[in-house]
Amino acid sequence: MRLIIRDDPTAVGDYIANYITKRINDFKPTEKKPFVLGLPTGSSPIPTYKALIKLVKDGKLSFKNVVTFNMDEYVGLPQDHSESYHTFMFREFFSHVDINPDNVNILDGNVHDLVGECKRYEAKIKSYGGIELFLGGIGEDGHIAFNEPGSSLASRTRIKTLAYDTILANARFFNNDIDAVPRMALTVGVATVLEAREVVVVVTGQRKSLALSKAIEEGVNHLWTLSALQMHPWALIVVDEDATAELHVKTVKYFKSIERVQDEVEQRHAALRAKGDPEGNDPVGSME
Ligand SMILES: N[C@@H]1[C@@H](O)[C@H](O)[C@@H](COP(=O)(O)O)O[C@@H]1O
Repeated sequence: MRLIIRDDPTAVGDYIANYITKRINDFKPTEKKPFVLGLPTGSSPIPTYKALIKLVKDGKLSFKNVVTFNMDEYVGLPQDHSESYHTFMFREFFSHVDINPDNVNILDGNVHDLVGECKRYEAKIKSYGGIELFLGGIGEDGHIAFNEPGSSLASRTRIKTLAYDTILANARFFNNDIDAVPRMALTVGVATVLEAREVVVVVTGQRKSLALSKAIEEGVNHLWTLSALQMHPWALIVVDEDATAELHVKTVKYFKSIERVQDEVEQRHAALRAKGDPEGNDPVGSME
């Protein structure tokens, strides 16, 4: 696992947007072989979405051959409700980039057969050969997607009852009216996230710092579902300084030193590539 620390949420968003851009461009997606990207909602990924939109407007990135799968959606909230994740994704991101709306996949929390909807979603992810890169965010209780504390680490896409902490945290989007926050959601499972070939998680703000320390400094634990990332061979967490408040100084120093070495490895591979040496084609391969 790698942990990248940047000064503030804007710098975190820029880092992740550039990272995703490089991944998509290196992949050279086509209509037949699209890049499959998992996406989150929440306030934390907004700076990333803003930076990605700018990269598209500047002609450095295209979503033409990108297929997306969102992490989660509320159950029973009309799709056109201002706080549905459908509305959020089109308002904050999809409407501003060149993605084909047919390539956007978001769970439908308003169908009669919710279990069938979850199965259909998993099958559709598989039909594309799985997710290449899953971008995620976390809740204050360490949940990834809506995998609340106690979720099975082997869970797949399913219906989930929201924890009271999450309902309280999300009430800010519903005029602070706790009763207006949906009680249930559809969410990809922990195992669905872990199956992606690469996972990138954004964690910003002091209120996430306890969850971050539980997830990376303690063992794999279903009470802090982000900790399952420790089992993933290709995971990256990008955080701001505020989110490191609960980490040991030793942890922060360790990950900062890893980042420096990472830069050196990438430079060495770039030099090899410039010389036409095929060894240079896997710039981050030796870091996990
Ligand atoms: N289901 C979503 C999560 O996927 C998201 O990571 C979390 C964090 O939101 P924020 O970034 O606004 O703190 O909110 C919700 O609970």
